[in-house]
Amino acid sequence: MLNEELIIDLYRVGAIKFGRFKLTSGIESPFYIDLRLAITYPGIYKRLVKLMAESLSAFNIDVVTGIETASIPWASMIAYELNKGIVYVRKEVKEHGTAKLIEGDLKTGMRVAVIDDVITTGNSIIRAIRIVRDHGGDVVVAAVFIDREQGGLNAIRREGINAFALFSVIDMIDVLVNNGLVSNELRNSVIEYLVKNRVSTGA
Ligand SMILES: O=P(O)(O)OC[C@H]1O[C@H](OP(=O)(O)OP(=O)(O)O)[C@H](O)[C@@H]1O
Ligand SMILES: O=C(O)c1cc(=O)[nH]c(=O)[nH]1
Repeated sequence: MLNEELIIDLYRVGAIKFGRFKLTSGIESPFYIDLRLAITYPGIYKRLVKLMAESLSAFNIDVVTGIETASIPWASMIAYELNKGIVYVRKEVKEHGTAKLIEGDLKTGMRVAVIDDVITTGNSIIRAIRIVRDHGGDVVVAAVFIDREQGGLNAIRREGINAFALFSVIDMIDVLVNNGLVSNELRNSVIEYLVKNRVSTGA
């Protein structure tokens, strides 16, 4: 299966790691998805971008929104594939030059897809959605490549926005187990962690 090969390729370049990691939300995690590595490999990023562009084509968007930093190259490539423009949301207002929080020419009423690489709590995307809305954008969908299955997609849906992921982490780990790359014990420890670390509030 093509997606199975893609998941194995992601693992081989180190985009799926096991160990001890601190997440942006402060949560500790026994695994980390590092899609920042995947942007260096055309053979990998082209497949991911194509899958995402196909999934977004139903939403009739005008512009793709990236989030500083990891999502910006993805948003750019997806926008290119869809022949749409890109805007991106900064982590902080720039304190010189134009002092903006959103870069690009977002116009009132534009139909926006907000893109991120990975979702945990959903807080990064929800913040971006609110900023885009405050600037007049009509966010019609939020999309990520990988859902860590910790409640982030539902947190976005509670904001009244469609949200989807191309892959969920357990499906990915199952592919790795079935191909002898990861042990069943490791898979079970990830599931145990996920059950204990679901976030219900979001933002
Ligand atoms: O769903 P959340 O709990 O918000 O977590 C997911 C976010 O965390 C990571 O970004 P990070 O804050 O590490 O910044 P970066 O993109 O600059 O690497 C990732 O790229 C997502 O944006
Ligand atoms: O929640 C995060 O900060 C996070 C988790 C993850 O697996 N990958 C990532 O880039 N960020």
